[in-house]
Amino acid sequence: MIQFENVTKEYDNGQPIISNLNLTIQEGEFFVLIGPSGCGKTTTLKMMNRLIPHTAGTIKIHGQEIHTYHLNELRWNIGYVLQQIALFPNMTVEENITVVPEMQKWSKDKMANRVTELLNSVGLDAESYRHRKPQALSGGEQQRIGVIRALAANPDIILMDEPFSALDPISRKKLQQDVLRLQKEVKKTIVFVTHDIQEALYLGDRIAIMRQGKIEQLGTPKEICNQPKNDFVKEFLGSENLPVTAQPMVTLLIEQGYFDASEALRTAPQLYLGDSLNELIHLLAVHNQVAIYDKECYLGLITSKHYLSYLAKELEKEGSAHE
Ligand SMILES: Nc1ncnc2c1ncn2[C@@H]1O[C@H](COP(=O)(O)OP(=O)(O)OP(=O)(O)O)[C@@H](O)[C@H]1O
Repeated sequence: MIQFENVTKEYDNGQPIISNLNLTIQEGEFFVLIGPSGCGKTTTLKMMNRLIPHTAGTIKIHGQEIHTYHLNELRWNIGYVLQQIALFPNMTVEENITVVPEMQKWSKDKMANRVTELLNSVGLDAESYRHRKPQALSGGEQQRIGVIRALAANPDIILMDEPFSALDPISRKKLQQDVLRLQKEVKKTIVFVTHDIQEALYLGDRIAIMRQGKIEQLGTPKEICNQPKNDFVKEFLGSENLPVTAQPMVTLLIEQGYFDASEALRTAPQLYLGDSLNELIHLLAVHNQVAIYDKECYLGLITSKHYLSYLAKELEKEGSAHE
């Protein structure tokens, strides 16, 4: 658990960058910090591992004030993934991943096994990747290594500062899925900074929307979308030109029985509730069925027949309403 109690951060000019921040992040939670540029997201993140010292208030991790931890102990227990791919260029993938285990004096065998396990967990073949240098990897692969490097020494908490913002949309989606799956498997607390509201809604168990060093709204994706607390939050959601997600339509289809909870065909494309409605329609135009997921949890399948039957019923209802 990470707790901020009345935390303030000021630089030399005395202007508070973060003012009286109160926040509790639960163990195992995927917590997203989002807000406009300069609102204090990175500052909030870096105060957790003491990369930036706070000016007033208390920050506790597992109930213990962060200043009472030995700095190495604190940092080793908190993985950190940055936007800029910060792999050491002269080191191999294996050496990059084992920087912290090396400092903790793990045995060679234990480190080698860990590297194999981690590379496999993000779909990279361990034997063909472990000896490569970072320049022999694509941007998406480098960022994957950045993520598993943060997991290497098995920290409880991972901080991620816009880790996927430099990636193309396909690599980004794939990495988002990997991170969600990894988090579920290894039950880490993840604090994730992003500018992208779609990414926040897709990944976050809870989202804090920040403005000028304060939290404007804190809630689940559903709470934030359904009950934006003020005009700023509404504008923030709206300003990103949010495409309509598939979730409301999928909910309707499930409620009205146009849905099948049995296993989808292995060839069926996957659709997540946070994906756009457009994507669902496009997939159904090409495939007979689509496998529906809520995050990484499989819900069931929707067929093109389900969707067309639903539309036919709606048109019928509309027709009779006009008679
Ligand atoms: N060393 C510093 N001295 C003075 N002000 C600083 C310093 N570092 C950051 N700031 C200011 O603190 C504010 C918050 O910065 P921070 O990097 O936390 O914002 P952010 O929300 O992460 O922004 P972005 O999304 O653009 O990365 C900004 O106005 C920034 O100019």
